[in-house]
Amino acid sequence: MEVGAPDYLAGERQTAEFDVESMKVTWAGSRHALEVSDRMARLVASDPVFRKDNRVMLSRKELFKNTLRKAAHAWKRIVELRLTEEEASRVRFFVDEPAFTDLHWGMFVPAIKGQGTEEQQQKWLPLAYKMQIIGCYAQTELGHGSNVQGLETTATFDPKTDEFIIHSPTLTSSKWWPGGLGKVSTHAVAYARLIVDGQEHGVHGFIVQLRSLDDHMPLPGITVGDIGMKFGSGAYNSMDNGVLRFDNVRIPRDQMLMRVLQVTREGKVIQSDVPRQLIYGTMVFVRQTIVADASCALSRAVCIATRYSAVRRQFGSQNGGPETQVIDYKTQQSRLFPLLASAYAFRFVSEWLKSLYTDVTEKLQRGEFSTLPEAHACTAGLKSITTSATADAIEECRKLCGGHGYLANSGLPELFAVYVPACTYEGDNTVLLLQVARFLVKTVSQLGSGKVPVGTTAYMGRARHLIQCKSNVQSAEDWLNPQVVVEAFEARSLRMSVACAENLAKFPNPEEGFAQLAADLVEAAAAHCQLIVVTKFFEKLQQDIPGKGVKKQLQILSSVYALYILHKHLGDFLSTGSITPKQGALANDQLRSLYSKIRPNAVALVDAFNYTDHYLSSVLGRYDGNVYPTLYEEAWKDPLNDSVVPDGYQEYIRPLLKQQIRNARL
Ligand SMILES: CCC/C=C/C(=O)SCCNC(=O)CCNC(=O)[C@H](O)C(C)(C)COP(=O)([O-])OP(=O)([O-])OC[C@H]1O[C@@H](n2cnc3c(N)ncnc32)[C@H](O)[C@@H]1OP(=O)([O-])[O-]
Ligand SMILES: Cc1cc2nc3c(=O)[nH]c(=O)nc-3n(C[C@H](O)[C@H](O)[C@H](O)COP(=O)(O)OP(=O)(O)OC[C@H]3O[C@@H](n4cnc5c(N)ncnc54)[C@H](O)[C@@H]3O)c2cc1C
Repeated sequence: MEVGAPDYLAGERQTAEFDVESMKVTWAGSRHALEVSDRMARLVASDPVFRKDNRVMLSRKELFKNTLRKAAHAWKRIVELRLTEEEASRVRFFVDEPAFTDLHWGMFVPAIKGQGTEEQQQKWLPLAYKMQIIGCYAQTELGHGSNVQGLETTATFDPKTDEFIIHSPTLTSSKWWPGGLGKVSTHAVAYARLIVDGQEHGVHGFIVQLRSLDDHMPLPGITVGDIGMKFGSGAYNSMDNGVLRFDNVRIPRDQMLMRVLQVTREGKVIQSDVPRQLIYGTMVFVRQTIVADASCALSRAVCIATRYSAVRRQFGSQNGGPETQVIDYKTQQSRLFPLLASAYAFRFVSEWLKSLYTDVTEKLQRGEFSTLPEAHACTAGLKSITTSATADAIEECRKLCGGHGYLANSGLPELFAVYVPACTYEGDNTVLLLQVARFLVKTVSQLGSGKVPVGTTAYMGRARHLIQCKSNVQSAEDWLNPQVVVEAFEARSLRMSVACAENLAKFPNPEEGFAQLAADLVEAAAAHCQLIVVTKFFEKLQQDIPGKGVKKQLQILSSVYALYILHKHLGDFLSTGSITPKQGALANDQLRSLYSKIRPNAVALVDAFNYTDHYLSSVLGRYDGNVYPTLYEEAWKDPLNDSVVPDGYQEYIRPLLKQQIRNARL
């Protein structure tokens, strides 16, 4: 906000009962992270090249060229200012435009790091780090996305020339969707079925050069292009999602990523002790980052809706005084505050997931693979539930802003359009929950064998207690006790998984049973993942959290998140007998009273996200709350208002009006 400019939300900020600066540190993860983030946000916001208010007005070609310009400019600034990796990634975050760089840094580089041998990393990573090559992640095909084992592209070893021949045998084997592929990438990590001496060895990654490094023309045998416009204006259309076909393209043998499996000069296939699932490692890495992205997208939408709900007034004027702020309506609070709590919940669970991922990666380096299944289940499940909740929440925030939420300059329509594919990419959310369900059913089936469940399924080790325990909640206050809440969530989750396992046992063929019970399995998986989010929020509160009133606010938010989920899924809690209807009603009473506690802190709680007006790009979410004059000014900037009488008047409006006058005369 400019110095001296009026702050229409100042009154809201004065009622805050906690230290916002300390909350900013907690949200960012550390003082250092906040400082870096703040500096990079300002760097981007102050640079006119990174302007984005006109994005939805641009044609696809203009938008795309502008994205290239921004990416090149960002890179120039990163090099000139000698920014660290952490700073550079914050710059890309605040530039806030889907671009080929997301896939280069987010998937191409991690794929080489995770699946390449030391030698391969030494050869390719320096080129990628300097952007002397630009890469994408080409896995999905026209005919197969979710079913990775069903990919059709082939990589056949030719021992005569020591090469692989990469080929697209059918139309459906065309690579389809990879971001950055359509118009930019010079290289891809392409996934293909490995064939050696007529034998198939599953799907593996291959580094394939697609375009000339001199004139950007596709290399011989490569057909490549963009797959076309996507959902919404602006939005994800800045990305060149691409189509790619290989016509017997030859690459040197050492361009197969060989950490999991090696093919020797003689054509011998050597399986290392690394599990084959490590081929999926890049997806696991990205799913983990997507949980953090969910908290960003959700907090952004909630920030807009909260500030605007405090500015907007409807009804309730007394004696000619101001009308009621819509944020004071209990219905507005019951729709908005759980989303605010969810933003914080997703933030903290993503912090935990990142540490789990780091730990698992270190173990993998040491050749320990036992924690891989849990890492897969946690990343898949949390990716699924947080992205689904966030996509729904952005749309809810649009509705919370009434009619003005539908204007492009509210920032919400484009945010929704950019965000919703997160429910699909990196694994369709239902497909991923089914993976979690497999993991849970397996854990339940091993309970009698003496194998003690660990990590996020440790609670299943207390199955005997959880299967018959009764919640002892007797008052609304009791629902503020984290142990009481966690036990209800554990009982619900365990009982749902056990019920699925029991029903599965009735089928002679387990796979048939799994297919028939898939809808129940998905619900059991979601219940388990919600338990993780609730538990990790409460665990966060065990840490030392400095700053006046900060911990208190987080306690309120953690209870709101847990009780909101309980209220939303009351059917599960009741049908599993985890709580009684009376206890369900008490939880709802507690939730109502918690909303009143959030109310005076709501605007400060979204200020703690520390988003600049540039990043939010929303007239409704402006820091100063000066909404109406800005909406009014912005309307006049629309190209339709360039002329008072629109183009087309003479051809289409005038003849109509004249005809009506003639008819009237008749
Ligand atoms: C910015 C946006 C950019 C977007 C980019 C993209 O979208 S890129 C494209 C993104 N595309 C997608 O996301 C595609 C989504 N599809 C997939 O990831 C896979 O096809 C699948 C996981 C659905 C099935 O795979 P499958 O048929 O090979 O497996 P299966 O079901 O027969 O299970 C066999 C065993 O493997 C285990 N296991 C499985 N995965 C992992 C893992 N990652 N780690 C560890 N373990 C794993 C599983 O638990 C099971 O263990 P069990 O019980 O034997 O002990
Ligand atoms: C914006 C965007 C960017 C992308 N970027 C990339 C990229 O960079 N690189 C890349 O390789 N790919 C990329 N993708 C592809 C993406 O990873 C796939 O679209 C995704 O994995 C889903 O696969 P699918 O399209 O085959 O969906 P499908 O599997 O065909 O899903 C269709 C429906 O079938 C259901 N379904 C499928 N299988 C099952 C099952 N076993 N049981 C029950 N229901 C099932 C799903 O739930 C869904 O409702 C991108 C996609 C998008 C939208």
